[in-house]
Amino acid sequence: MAKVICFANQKGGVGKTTSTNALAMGLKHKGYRVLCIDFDPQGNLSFSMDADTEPPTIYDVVKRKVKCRFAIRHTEMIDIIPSNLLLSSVEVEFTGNGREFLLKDCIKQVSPMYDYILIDSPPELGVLTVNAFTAADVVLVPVLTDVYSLQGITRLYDTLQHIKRTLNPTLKFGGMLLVRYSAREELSRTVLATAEMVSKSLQIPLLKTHIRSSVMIAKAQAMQKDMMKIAPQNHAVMDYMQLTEELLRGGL
Ligand SMILES: Nc1ncnc2c1ncn2[C@@H]1O[C@H](COP(=O)(O)OP(=O)(O)OP(=O)(O)O)[C@@H](O)[C@H]1O
Repeated sequence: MAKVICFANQKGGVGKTTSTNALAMGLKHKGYRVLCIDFDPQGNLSFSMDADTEPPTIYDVVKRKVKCRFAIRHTEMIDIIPSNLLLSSVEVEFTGNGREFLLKDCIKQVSPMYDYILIDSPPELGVLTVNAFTAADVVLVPVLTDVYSLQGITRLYDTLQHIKRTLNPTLKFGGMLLVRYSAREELSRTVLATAEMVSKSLQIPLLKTHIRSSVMIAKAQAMQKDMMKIAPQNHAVMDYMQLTEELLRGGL
């Protein structure tokens, strides 16, 4: 069965999509069978991996209009189930008991076909993110090295603890990942020091690898290309390769 990894943070623009994309490519280059699930109605992961967002998408899968495997796109980069804006209506369309298990139930069907399933989640702690937490084995939390980055981490932690108690007892907080880190910038160093304190007090890991900033990251996404293929020597891309190795060494 595949290990399910979810990137989450209720803050927007912190690197969830980018990190999902990069770790997926890192794992693929290591020879693993990887499926990405775009569970963010913005559909940015689908775009960056060159998947069309016409139906069937993950929305049709959770609505049980189509079986999970028939929504998989086999792009040049990866296997991915795309999403589009319709996914946001899940919040109002599903109100009954068991709505937290929609994604987990879908994933079960394709889990034996992959080693890893990576989920990109939206910037909120609503029903979509709760579904992602319920389906996941591990949650990774990208944290942007800016002044507001660690605000809300306690709330995210509390939500994860709640999901662990009620819906998914084996869920693991895999760690916080500093994104757009620059050792030369004082703000980055301050955020790192705060993240270390948060990590100690909440007993959640802070990943050793920090991802530096590079325009190549956005460029590869805009070009819908595998950053590890088009710019393997780029410093931020190398950081993501190192992250892949750190996570694998840690038993991912
Ligand atoms: N290491 C990096 N260096 C430079 N730009 C980056 C880096 N990581 C992410 N970005 C850029 O920052 C922006 C936000 O990143 P991303 O879309 O991954 O965040 P997100 O958390 O998924 O956003 P949302 O909450 O809207 O889903 C994107 O334009 C992306 O290309």
